Amino acid sequence: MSTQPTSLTITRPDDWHLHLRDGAQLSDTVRDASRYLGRALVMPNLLPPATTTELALAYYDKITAVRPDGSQFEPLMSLYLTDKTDPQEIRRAKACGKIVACKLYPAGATTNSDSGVTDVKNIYAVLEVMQELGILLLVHGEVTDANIDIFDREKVFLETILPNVVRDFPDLKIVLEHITTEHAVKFVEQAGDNVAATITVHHLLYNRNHMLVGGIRPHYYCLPILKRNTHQQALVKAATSGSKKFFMGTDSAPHFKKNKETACGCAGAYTSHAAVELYAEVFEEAGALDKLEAFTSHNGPDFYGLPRNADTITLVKETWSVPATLPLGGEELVPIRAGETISWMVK
Ligand SMILES: NC(=O)N[C@@H](CC(=O)O)C(=O)O
Ligand SMILES: [Zn+2]
Ligand SMILES: [Zn+2]
Repeated sequence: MSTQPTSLTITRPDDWHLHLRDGAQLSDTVRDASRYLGRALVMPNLLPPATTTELALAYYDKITAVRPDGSQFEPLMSLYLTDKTDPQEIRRAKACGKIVACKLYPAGATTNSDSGVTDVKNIYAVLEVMQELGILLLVHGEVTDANIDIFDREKVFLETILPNVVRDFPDLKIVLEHITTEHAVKFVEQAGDNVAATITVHHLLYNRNHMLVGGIRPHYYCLPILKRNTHQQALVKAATSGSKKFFMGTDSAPHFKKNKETACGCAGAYTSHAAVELYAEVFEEAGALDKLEAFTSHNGPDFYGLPRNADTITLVKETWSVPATLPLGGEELVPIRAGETISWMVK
């Protein structure tokens, strides 16, 4: 058994799927994100959503305004696609230089997605311009039909919706976000080089048993929902495989404690307080710490056609305790591993 390192210096990582929220929550989420990330792809599902270049740029300014002093953290912005998105908006987005992607939320699929897209055909003219200009399409890959079991919504999306988009836009770069199933791993592996995926750390650490056995744990509830252990194992295999198609996207999605610990709780798990530290646990457990840097720091910028960060961070094998709650806009949030420990620390 090869001894695993107790210290690891890697290229500074980026988070390619991050919810920073807005208003009073922003300073708390940006503080966590700025700890060591070079960049983050900031999700646009605000209320109201960032559907235009103007709104996305205003959001960029609000994020950078609360960045800790001296922080180099760089938000990369995205537009929230709707049935009415104007294809010309994509040209404005490209021209502004801060917007690198558009997010497809199937209407009703997840948090703040009600104004999302009801039929992908409605955005085909937009996808044409995105393909022409090299703006990426980021996809929440779930169907929303009420009669489809929540555990099957990703699989059905991959059988019925995504194949048509991949077929009709062969040069559009597509990121299947927060994949949760072996079906998604296979889909991405078998698709062309223009298709990649982000994998969250909570979908690598946990499966639905952790959420449901012995009592229901609302802080593990997110969308797409945690699946059975065989899917979790397929995700770990993909993330640690060295494939360039898979990279870090935490989908860290803060919700107030009071909106999680309730009869009908919100979907979202918060990991931005310890993202790379938790990924290091997963990769160490898989005996694949040598594959961590590509996943957290190379594959994402390479796929986006952006430079890798020029500097490094160092992780050390030291255990630390996670607080029971973290501040969120004057209220409380319960992070993943709240009240427990994490065995890696960023120096
Ligand atoms: N993942 C989640 O469970 N929730 C995200 C939205 C999303 O990424 O689907 C959120 O913004 O709360
Ligand atoms: Zn999503
Ligand atoms: Zn998300």
